[in-house]
Amino acid sequence: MSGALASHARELNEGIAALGLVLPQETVDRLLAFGELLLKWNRVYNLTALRDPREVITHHLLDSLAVLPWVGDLGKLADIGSGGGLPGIPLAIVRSGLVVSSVETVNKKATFQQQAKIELKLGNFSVINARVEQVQPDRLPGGAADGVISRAFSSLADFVNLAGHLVAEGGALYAMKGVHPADELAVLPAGWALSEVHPLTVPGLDAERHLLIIRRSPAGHAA
Ligand SMILES: C[S@@+](CC[C@H](N)C(=O)[O-])C[C@H]1O[C@@H](n2cnc3c(N)ncnc32)[C@H](O)[C@@H]1O
Repeated sequence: MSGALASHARELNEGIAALGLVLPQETVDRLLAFGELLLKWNRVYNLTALRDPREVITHHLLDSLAVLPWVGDLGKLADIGSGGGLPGIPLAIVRSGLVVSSVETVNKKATFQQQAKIELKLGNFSVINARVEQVQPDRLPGGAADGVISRAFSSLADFVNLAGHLVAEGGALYAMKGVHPADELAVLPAGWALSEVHPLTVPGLDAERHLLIIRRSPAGHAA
């Protein structure tokens, strides 16, 4: 490949290995191609604050892939407030069996994601250009999602209140956070409870990362 990310391909390969993933070269190339699209469209559409190609590898691609052990085999995953398609598009690229739907309210960002879907031939990825609170489960492919994920979207309480209705029975919300958000956990809406917390190590990224898994509490089922 010849774009801005070409000189960082090795860093992506090393990061993928550090995450314990083994991916075909074709899949790695598609991740790089997505990174190139982000950088290219960012000049016009302001999709992400990151401009440095190396940071696209670490903060976007590898950070998205770090949650794979918990969401990679879920079946149906909805990515809320996905911006430039993160983490949804990298996850859809590396797990063709995962049905990923992305919900993004800003038209130009949703348009970018649709363009990326076409250029990368992502048959397991779809975009809904809407506010998540106005999206009913039947708009997602196959209905309510097994996992509803977000990164840098909102507080945990808002995530539950705005997107909790999209979680299938037995499913969960997956919140990608920086430092452990104890203050946000203290005000989780009734009917939902923290199920798991996983500290994440993202290769090349020197910052705290956590994945929080939130499920309906027994009281939530009774309500
Ligand atoms: C800070 S960005 C994060 C983008 C991406 N998840 C990432 O990590 O790079 C938050 C995104 O949420 C979108 N957003 C905010 N409120 C929303 C809502 N109610 N429904 C859908 N998308 C929303 C914004 O347009 C924005 O693209």
